[in-house]
Amino acid sequence: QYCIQLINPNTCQSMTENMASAARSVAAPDTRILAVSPDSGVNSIEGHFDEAIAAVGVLQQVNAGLRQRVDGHIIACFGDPGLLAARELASGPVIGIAEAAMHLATMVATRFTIVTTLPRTVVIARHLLQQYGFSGHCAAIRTIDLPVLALEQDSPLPGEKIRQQCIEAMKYDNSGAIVLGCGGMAGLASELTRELGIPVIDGVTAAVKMLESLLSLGLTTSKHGDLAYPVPKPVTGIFSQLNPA
Ligand SMILES: O=C(O)C[C@H]1NC(=O)NC1=O
Repeated sequence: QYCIQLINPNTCQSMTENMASAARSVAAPDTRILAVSPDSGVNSIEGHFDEAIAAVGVLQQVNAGLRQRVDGHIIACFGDPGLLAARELASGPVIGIAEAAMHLATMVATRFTIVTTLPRTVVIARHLLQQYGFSGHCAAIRTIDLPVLALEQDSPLPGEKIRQQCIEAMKYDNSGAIVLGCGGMAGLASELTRELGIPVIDGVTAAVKMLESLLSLGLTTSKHGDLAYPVPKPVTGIFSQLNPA
C-alpha cells in the first residue's frame, strides 16, 4: 500500500534500472517502487561539484514525487545529496542510502568498513559519518579506484575489486560488516554476504525496508523546527521548477 520514490541522483539510466530491481527484490508485495532520475545533471557523481549539481536534481524529483503523492523518497547516491533540503520539501520520510546502510551496519556489528569507488569521494563518506554520528563505528573506508560508471560496464573487474576489498577488510580492519558505498553496487550485497560470511550491506535495499518501517509506524519527516516546509518565497529562473508543489 506504499509508493516509494527511488531517486537515482545521477542521470545513468542503466544504474537507475539496476537499483530499481534491487529495491523491488526486497520491497513488500504491496509496496510500489517508482524509480526516477533527474532530467539533467551528471551521469555519475564523483565529487563535491557533482554532488551540488545532483542535489538540485534530487529536489526537482522530490517535487515531482510530491505531485504524484508518493509516500516516501530514497536518495540513492552514497553522498546522500540534498538530504536535509529534500526533508524540508517533502511531507513523507526521506532516506539517504548512506545513512540507511550505516544505521543497519551498527545494528549487526560494532565496526564496519565502507567500500566505495574513487579515492576522491572518501572525504564525502567521512563527512557523512561525522554528520550522522558514526565516525567511531567506521573502521576504514576502502576504494576500488574505479569510476562509478565502471559498475555499469559488462566487466567482472569492479565486482572482483569489491570482493577483494571486502576480503582485505575482513583481514585487516577488525570490521564485522561491510557497507557498499555506491548506489551502483546495489545488486552485489547478498551474493557477497553469502560468499564471504560477513554482512555486506547495500544502502538501496536498506533504505527500502527502513522507509517501509517508518511508514508502517506512521513516522514521517518532522515539520516541527528546521525541517518545516521552506520559507515561502519566489524561486526564479532555472530553479523555478523547485517551487513547492
Ligand atoms: O560516491 C560514489 O562513489 C557513489 C555515488 N556516485 C554515484 O553516481 N552514485 C553513487 O552512489
